[in-house]
Amino acid sequence: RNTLDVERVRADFPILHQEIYGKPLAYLDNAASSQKPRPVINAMTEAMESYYANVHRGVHRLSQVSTDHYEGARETIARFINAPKSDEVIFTRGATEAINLVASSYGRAFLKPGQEVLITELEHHANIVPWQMLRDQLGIKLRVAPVDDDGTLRAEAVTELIGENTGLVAIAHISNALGTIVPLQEITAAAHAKGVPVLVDGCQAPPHQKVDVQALGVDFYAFSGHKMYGPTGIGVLWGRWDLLKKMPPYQGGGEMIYSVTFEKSTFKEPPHGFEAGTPAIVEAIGLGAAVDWLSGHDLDAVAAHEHKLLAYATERLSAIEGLNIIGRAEPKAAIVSFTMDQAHPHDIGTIVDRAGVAVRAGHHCAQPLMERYGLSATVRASFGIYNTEQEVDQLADALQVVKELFG
Ligand SMILES: Cc1ncc(COP(=O)(O)O)c(CNc2co[nH]c2=O)c1O
Repeated sequence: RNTLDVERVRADFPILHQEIYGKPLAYLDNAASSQKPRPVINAMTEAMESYYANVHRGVHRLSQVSTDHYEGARETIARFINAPKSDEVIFTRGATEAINLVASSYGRAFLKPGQEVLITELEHHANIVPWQMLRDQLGIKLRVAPVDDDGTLRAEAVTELIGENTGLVAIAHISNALGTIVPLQEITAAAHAKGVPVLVDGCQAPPHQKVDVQALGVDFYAFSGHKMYGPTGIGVLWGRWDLLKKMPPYQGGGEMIYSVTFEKSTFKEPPHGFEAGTPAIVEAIGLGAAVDWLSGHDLDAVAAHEHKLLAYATERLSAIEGLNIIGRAEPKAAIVSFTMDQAHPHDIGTIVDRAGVAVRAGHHCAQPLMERYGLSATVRASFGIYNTEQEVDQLADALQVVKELFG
């Protein structure tokens, strides 16, 4: 297996080579958002400097070139997730909008009052609130599958709740708060055996491991560009063609129509039928460049590198008396959530920041999950392709200072 040349990777990220309060930046907040490599920055700058124009209907050269790059990004992303066709890749603002699109379009058209949407305790608010809104508008019900004390989500904890009343399973691929990797194939097979479609909140997966929507067998897969070394303002909903084809539009406006009269309008097929208004052209091109950049690395080597960092961080943090790691599921993505007996997460985050270390302190938009563990917040260190063991040491040493200050 190839090993990752982390120093060569880091050379692609201008932002990493700076000091924070006189200390080298250790950016360990990748589950919130990742940094951007030079090829992504260059691709977006080049678009704005040399060929930018609005897409699709322009007859002039710049519009045609811009359209080619925009639709080319869609094809690049389709290949990256092994989608059967690029028309199944819908650009959204991010995972949150992608999930809202399914709730609003598929949910309102195909879920019936009294039917259940099955989610889990691991979910991010983006995969809870849209279903609560649909419940309040449509009268569907929400069911929640439990996680274990160690953050494991057992497939049977989900599959045993799939019944004749289940209209949709909506589930995270990886928990952003605990790092738990969900056994999607097993859950999806059980859901499909009962004719129930599966939406995956895949936000935390594409930067860390190969995502193959056909191998997973799922029906919808949502993710955000900014988590996977791409820009904000762009994300993807991938859906199976036979489902997208029958779903009503999500938003109305230009681009998504064939014709409009005051009496009625005719709508385009997916993906454009779900992309009302001028799209995030430069951002989509940036996401395509991020996928090209990521695809230039051996994703297995990336996963192995991040797993090594996870193991080292777990070892170093477990050695700190009074530090409690929350979530020890196996397998787990490179995310370490923890509390310390004597210090509040926000104090911990503030102190380690003074040591140049960027972590997240809070509920991570997973308040129900925090509540399930009797917590209001944790500190979360989350690793990416460019992080190093030296940065783990920088975090651990700063936490030792917290221990001495508050211990
Ligand atoms: C699992 C998961 N789902 C959905 C979202 C929403 O993505 P967005 O639409 O791009 O915002 C996030 C973002 N998670 C985080 C954002 O900030 N800290 C986080 O952990 C996430 O981690």
